[in-house]
Amino acid sequence: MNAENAFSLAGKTALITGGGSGLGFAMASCMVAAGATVVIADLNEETAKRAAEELGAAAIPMVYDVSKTEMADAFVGAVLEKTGKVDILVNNAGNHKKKPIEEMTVAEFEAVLDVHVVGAFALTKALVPFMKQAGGGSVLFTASMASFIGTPLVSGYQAAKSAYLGLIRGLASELSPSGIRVNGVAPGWIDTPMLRKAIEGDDARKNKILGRTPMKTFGKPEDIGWAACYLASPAASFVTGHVLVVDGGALIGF
Ligand SMILES: NC(=O)c1ccc[n+]([C@@H]2O[C@H](COP(=O)([O-])OP(=O)(O)OC[C@H]3O[C@@H](n4cnc5c(N)ncnc54)[C@H](O)[C@@H]3O)[C@@H](O)[C@H]2O)c1
Ligand SMILES: O=C(O)[C@H](O)[C@@H](O)[C@H](O)[C@H](O)CO
Repeated sequence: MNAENAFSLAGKTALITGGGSGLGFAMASCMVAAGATVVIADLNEETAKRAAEELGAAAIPMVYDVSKTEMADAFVGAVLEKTGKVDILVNNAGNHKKKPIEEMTVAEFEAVLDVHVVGAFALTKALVPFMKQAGGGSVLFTASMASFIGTPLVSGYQAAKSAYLGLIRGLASELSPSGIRVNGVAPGWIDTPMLRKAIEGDDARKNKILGRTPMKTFGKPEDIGWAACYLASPAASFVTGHVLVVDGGALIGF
């Protein structure tokens, strides 16, 4: 196999939740560049449509709220009706609530887990029988620095992103015999609307983040897009249960 084929996603179909913005859009854009057809699933119809228009004929916009777990089977059915198959699922959709624990309500905590963990579980569960039938597939999760280190004021987010580590390892172990690989990308601090909103007006936090990132800059969404492409590609065919950290050195640096 030559290098081009090893990293190619030609003929593959990817389903990316939260694909309309930030990291999801970058993953969609990189996967289209690698030859894939991409379903951009997003909560927001306008966001999904605009993103798909930008990527051209290889991108299909669809509206889906991952927290509506009762809709997962019907949504997978609607996707398969359009594409015939899904080779790559990216559980990327995410929300964020930044508050001290005294102010964070149980409902707010649950709402974060409902999107990241319960929603991702439900969609993966709905798709796995079809991946098994097809002889395999690749499932990715967008993890985080919060999967590994403690960050303040985001207790729901911390719990959700840490839960991904267990889910990735457990599902990788369970689904390997069916040819389904399960991996994660753990971004450091990447310049997206979510990060901008989270640090808006908080220069102390911004400087603290950049201070602990040896490369002294926020990452670009494409840095995560290409990492996801690698994990989904034939080049990573023996990689499963792994979380690829893409963080400008933030985890290992000071
Ligand atoms: N930006 C970072 O620094 C960073 C770092 C680590 C992890 N992440 C993770 O990356 C993922 C994407 O974040 P981003 O920074 O690109 O944020 P973003 O806000 O730019 O994009 C998130 C997208 O997800 C969609 N979305 C939100 N809730 C949804 C739901 N219930 N169903 C379907 N779609 C939904 C939004 O409409 C939006 O288009 C999230 O899981 C986030 O936790 C981001
Ligand atoms: O202060 C922080 O460290 C940030 O607010 C983080 O919690 C990010 O928002 C998160 O990585 C998703 O972008």
